[in-house]
Amino acid sequence: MGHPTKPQAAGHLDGEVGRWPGALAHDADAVRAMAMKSMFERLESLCEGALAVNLDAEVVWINEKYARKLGQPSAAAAIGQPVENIIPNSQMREVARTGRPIVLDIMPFGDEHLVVTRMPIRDDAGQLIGAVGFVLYNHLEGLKPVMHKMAQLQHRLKAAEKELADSRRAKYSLASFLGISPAAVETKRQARRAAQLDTTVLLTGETGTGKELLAHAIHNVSGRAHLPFVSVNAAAIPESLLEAELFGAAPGAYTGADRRGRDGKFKLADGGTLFLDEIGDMPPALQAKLLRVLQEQEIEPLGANRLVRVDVRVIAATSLDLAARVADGRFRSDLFYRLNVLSMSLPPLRERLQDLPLLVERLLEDISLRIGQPLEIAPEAFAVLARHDWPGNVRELRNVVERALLMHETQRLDAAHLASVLPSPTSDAGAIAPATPAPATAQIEPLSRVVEAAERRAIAEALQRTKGNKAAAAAALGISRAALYQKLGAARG
Ligand SMILES: Nc1ncnc2c1ncn2[C@@H]1O[C@H](COP(=O)(O)OP(=O)(O)OP(=O)(O)O)[C@@H](O)[C@H]1O
Repeated sequence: MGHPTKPQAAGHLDGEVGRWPGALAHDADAVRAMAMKSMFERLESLCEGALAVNLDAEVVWINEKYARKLGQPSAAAAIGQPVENIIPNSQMREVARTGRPIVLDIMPFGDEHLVVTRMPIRDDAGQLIGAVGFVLYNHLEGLKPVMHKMAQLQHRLKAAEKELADSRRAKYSLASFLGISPAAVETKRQARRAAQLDTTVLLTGETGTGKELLAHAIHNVSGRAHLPFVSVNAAAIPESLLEAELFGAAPGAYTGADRRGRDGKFKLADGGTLFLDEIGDMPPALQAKLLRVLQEQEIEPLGANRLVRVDVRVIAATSLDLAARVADGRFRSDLFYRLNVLSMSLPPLRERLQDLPLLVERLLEDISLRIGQPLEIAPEAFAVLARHDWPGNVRELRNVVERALLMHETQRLDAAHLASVLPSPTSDAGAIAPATPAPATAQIEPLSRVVEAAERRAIAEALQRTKGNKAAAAAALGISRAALYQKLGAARG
């Protein structure tokens, strides 16, 4: 009898039974306490850092190594501070509050990622009294591949987030709206005023007059400039999808791919500006919903049965005659008046021919940067440009300049180059300009280029005949509105 009883578990683990003090071997709690102590000491010396906090998440203990890594002059200096003062994104408060451990976690710290373990601390009576955390970074060779993968994923996530944020930022400032003519100067003055007022704005004007550009610019000089700028084109989205696109959808509102639900453009623009392009094409059922949102600043996501508050400034645009649409019952008068609080009508290019040189010079600069070659225009060429009616406005001007450069493979545009890509002034205003036969010495164009040019001509012609009504132009061309927008978008460059 006089021999100490073999401690069951520890005994056959290390066979060092004889070393256990007699009293201890009987006492499982004491064994545990001792194991804890040595484990703690071992962990503390092995790991990059360790600290403990009380229930108020104040640091009660920290090792020197960790204090210095965290930028503290010494461990003593950290004692008594709220843990977030020294580790801004610490989860220790949470562990001390809930008593739930976080066994292996990855904590961002500056450029590094630390592997951390956080455990609650309980007193003898089992009462929660705080939490202890260990930083296991560096000593876990096995985690290296995981850490590497995680760093890669983080990098990709950051890049995607940046891309998304950039796409939601307005592209143009007021300086991008070029023009020195009285009409252009007046437009910019009104835009500056509209930016300050934070009310709904309605931009009207023919296709290609710069409505979208101006919407970006107004946002950029408004108090919402640092918040998102989100665009929706009511004519380019099928009616059945437009409601969810605008207001979002609750999970399960759809079957199939989009079951998870999603935020609509109003939500994405929260705090910022929503640009509603081609508002004249908004289907009647949605016109009523839009009116309510503008009045209440509340949206109801599809299938959600609840209202969500949003703070969005709406800038709407149309190339249609909205008042005429109201008169023939295709546009709600109440929505028209709600949108028309502050309206601006953008001048067509033919009414500001004075701006042609500035616009062409800037276009040439852009293209020249893109292709890496200097480009210029002969002064007498402007007379040819000034004779054209410009139904497609600045967008058409860009197309004409690009087409002339491509067709003649020149670095200096002259009057003849431009005349060859513009409809002849004597032809009937509605007729499609015949493709000018190329001089015998000119190179034969690749078919894709010829087809592309013919397509552009046909679209410009259709828009001219329908006075910029894209729905009618698309119908006449036998393509969907979405396809027309895609082609116009491609032409925007
Ligand atoms: N005043 C301007 N200064 C510089 N570029 C302009 C100006 N107006 C229009 N543009 C350019 O012309 C193209 C068409 O402009 P934008 O898309 O803003 O026109 P829009 O009126 O919204 O056309 P749509 O009604 O067809 O949507 C863009 O490339 C834009 O940058």
